Order: sequence, then structure tokens, then C-alpha cells
Amino acid sequence: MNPLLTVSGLTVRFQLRDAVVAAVTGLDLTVRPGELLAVVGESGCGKSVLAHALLGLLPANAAVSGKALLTRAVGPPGPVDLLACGEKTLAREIRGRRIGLIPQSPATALTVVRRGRRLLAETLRAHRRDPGLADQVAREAGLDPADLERYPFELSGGMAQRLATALALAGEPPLLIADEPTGGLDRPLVDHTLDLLRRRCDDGAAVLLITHDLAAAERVADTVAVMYAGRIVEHRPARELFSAPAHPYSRGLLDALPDREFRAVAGHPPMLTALPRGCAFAARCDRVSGACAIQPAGPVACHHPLTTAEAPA
Ligand SMILES: Nc1ncnc2c1ncn2[C@@H]1O[C@H](COP(=O)(O)OP(=O)(O)OP(=O)(O)O)[C@@H](O)[C@H]1O
Ligand code: NI
Repeated sequence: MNPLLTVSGLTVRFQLRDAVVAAVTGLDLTVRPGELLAVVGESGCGKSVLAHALLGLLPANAAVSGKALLTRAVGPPGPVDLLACGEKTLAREIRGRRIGLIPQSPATALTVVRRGRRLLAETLRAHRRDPGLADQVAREAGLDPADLERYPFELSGGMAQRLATALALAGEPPLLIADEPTGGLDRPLVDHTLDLLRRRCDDGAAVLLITHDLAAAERVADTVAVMYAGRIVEHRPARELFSAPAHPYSRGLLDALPDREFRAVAGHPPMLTALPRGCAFAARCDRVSGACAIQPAGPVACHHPLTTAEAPA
């Protein structure tokens, strides 16, 4: 099936007073209808910046380049470039309609002083759906409809998370971007949320799941993109990545899982204001060589990828 979203060469720089933050660099990805793509990586690697760039939600000090082509439902033929179409198109056509966002910090996103029920009913109405569906959509998101009678500031972090999920589902967007949608949830609700995203895919939607929880990705993802220091370092079908990671960083992330070696990747990611010229992972990598002074390219961005024979047992 043709991709719904094709991102190529996405680069985001934040201008600070005396430095430039290289938050995302040369990022390529595609998401097809029915596909759940998980974007994983440590804190600060650029996952949320990727989501915000696609939705035109970056602050004024951001410079964005590249292309992000999204198939249109109606209107002029050909895809729309999310990075070039402008605020009016994003607000009218894209946000909530073509792309639903479950934000990473719903408690800060939900600043309005309206009860959940009114928020959800208004959102349903805005998408020409029956506002009477509020209870059903809340339940789908794992939220007790009784909690719709509360104001956002009366909600716990986990409840706000589920209300934000319900609001994102309300427009039935063909692409859902879920940025750490399981934050603040306990295990059964984590699984509920993941399974709900999976179901959306099985019904034909595309989902971009941003998470640092590898176990979550393993549970539901079709494909996984591993991000490190603003770049995708490995992008593979989930089954392959989890059985035989090729990038040493992917291997390190998998080793950190509780049911594997439970050993975190040693060291820290580099400063995004002072990235090395070559491989950004080299300083933490036990396979490093002189070749790593040159930026590696390809679907596995590594000069010394692991072979399947080196896969964890
Ligand atoms: N407005 C901004 N100005 C300068 N730097 C920024 C800005 N927004 C984000 N950054 C930087 O960009 C980098 C990527 O941030 P991002 O929020 O995408 O990380 P993340 O992968 O989502 O991490 P987390 O898992 O903690 O949510 C970080 O180093 C962050 O400090
Ligand atoms: Ni984030």
C-alpha cells in the first residue's frame, strides 16, 4: 500500500543565543495505512520535536527543512507538504482531522476551563460526529465516562492522558501520532492504550507511536525506527529488530529490557549543540573504529553492524 506519510530529510535546528541545537537531522520515514510505526530512543533524542514539526507546533526559534508529504482526503490532487503548507491549512485541514495528536504532557495541553464532557462533545461536533458518542469514545480511551464530569485540573495525570487520547480519537484521523501515550498509566491501562492503538491500525489508520518503552513497541509495532541524537539509526520491521538488532545502540536498548540483561546503555548521549562530525554513538560504542569518524548512512547507520549470528539468544 502507498504510504500515507512520507518524511524525507527532516531537519530541525533551534537557535539559542550562543548555540544551535541539532534536534533532528536528515530524518526519513514512511507510514502506511494499517501500519504502527514505533519511534524509540532515549530522552532528548528528538522524538517529540519530530511530532511537533509534522504538526507545525514548533516554537519560533526553530528552523525546519525537508519534506513531509501527507496524502489528502479531499481538495487539490497530490499530497500536502506539512512543512510548507502554512498555519491556515494545518489548522483547518490537518490537526485533529488528518492527524490526531496525543500530546506527551496532556496536563499542560489541557489548560481550558471546560469539563471533559463539553470538550469531547465540542470536538466530536467539530468533526461532524454525534456529540452523544462522548461516553463511547471515553470508554474506548480507557476513561470512565463519569470522569468526563470533571474539569481538566481535577484530573490525575493518568486521567488527563486518557482524556487527551479520547480527544485525539474523536476526529477518527487516518494518522494518529501518540507521543508517550502511556505516561502516568499503570500496567493494565498501558496495555489498554497500546491495544487501542493497535486496533486503530487494524481498522486502517496509521499510527506513529513515540515511546521510550521498548516493551510497548514490541507489543504492538509493525515497524520500529530507533532514534539517536536526532537521527534514525535503524529502521526495520519490529520482528527483525527485536530478534536481531543490527545497530549497537539498538542492541544496547534491548539489553536494557527487564526480561533481557536489564543493563542500561553505559554513558550519555552527546550534547546536541556540539555533535561530533562522525557517528554520534561512537563515544559509547564498544565496536568503534577509525571508520566511525565518518557519518554512517543507510537503513542501519553503522560502520560495524551486528550480524544475525551476534543476535541475543
Ligand atoms: N524550543 C527549544 N529550544 C531549544 N531546544 C529545544 C527546544 N525544544 C526541544 N529542544 C531540544 O531538542 C532535543 C530533543 O527534544 P525532544 O523533546 O524531541 O526529546 P524527546 O526524544 O521527545 O525526549 P523525551 O523522551 O524526554 O520526551 C532536546 O535536547 C531538547 O532540549
Ligand atoms: Ni518527548
